[in-house]
Amino acid sequence: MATEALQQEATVAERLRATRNIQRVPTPKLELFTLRDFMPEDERLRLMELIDANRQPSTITDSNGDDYFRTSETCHFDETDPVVMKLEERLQALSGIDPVFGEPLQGQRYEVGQEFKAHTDYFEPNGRDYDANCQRGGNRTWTFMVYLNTPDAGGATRFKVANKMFQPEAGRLLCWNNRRADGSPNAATLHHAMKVRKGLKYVITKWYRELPYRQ
Ligand SMILES: O=C(O)CCC(=O)C(=O)O
Ligand SMILES: [Fe+2]
Repeated sequence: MATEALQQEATVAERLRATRNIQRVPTPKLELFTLRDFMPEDERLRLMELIDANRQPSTITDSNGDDYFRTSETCHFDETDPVVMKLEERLQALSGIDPVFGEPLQGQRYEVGQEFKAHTDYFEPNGRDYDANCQRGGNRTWTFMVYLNTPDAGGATRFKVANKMFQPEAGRLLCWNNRRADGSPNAATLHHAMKVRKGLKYVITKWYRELPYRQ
């Protein structure tokens, strides 16, 4: 495992711990942080417009045969859009992670009844697509996500192992380290984007890799 990547992670957690108003979820099982008011309303509204205009059914790696495992829609943002570039800058200022490690920013949209069942963001070492996925920059390291709106009901993000549930709240960021201190995948990052019950739910997701990401 790349030493570079482990250093990257140690620095990220240190930097997050030193961030004003950030909260770390008090569990020894994983590094999970939350920060309110990460993005202003005008930027969130613009991103939701972009998602509405350019979305397609979400996909999953290593399909388990359950066609209802992830029922949301995904938007692959245009990286040259000013609001997307602004968000990338905000994320870099927070995490300190060099953007070369980042996958392109995505938006996710959930209608009533849509969800992403319990999963981990890292690629399963025994998974069928593991080699192909890792060829693009190794496994995933950190996840950053932001709720762009507050759905009328439902849509919580539930970390079952850590026994922590987040109700979506416009502008709130969640971020976590997908790996343990030794660099191995941390199964305690298991999380479930629960069904929206009323209204719509919009989030952005940003994943980082061990090595520079190649499209
Ligand atoms: O929408 C959420 O609450 C979580 C999304 C998620 O876990 C993902 O896209 O990997
Ligand atoms: Fe996820």
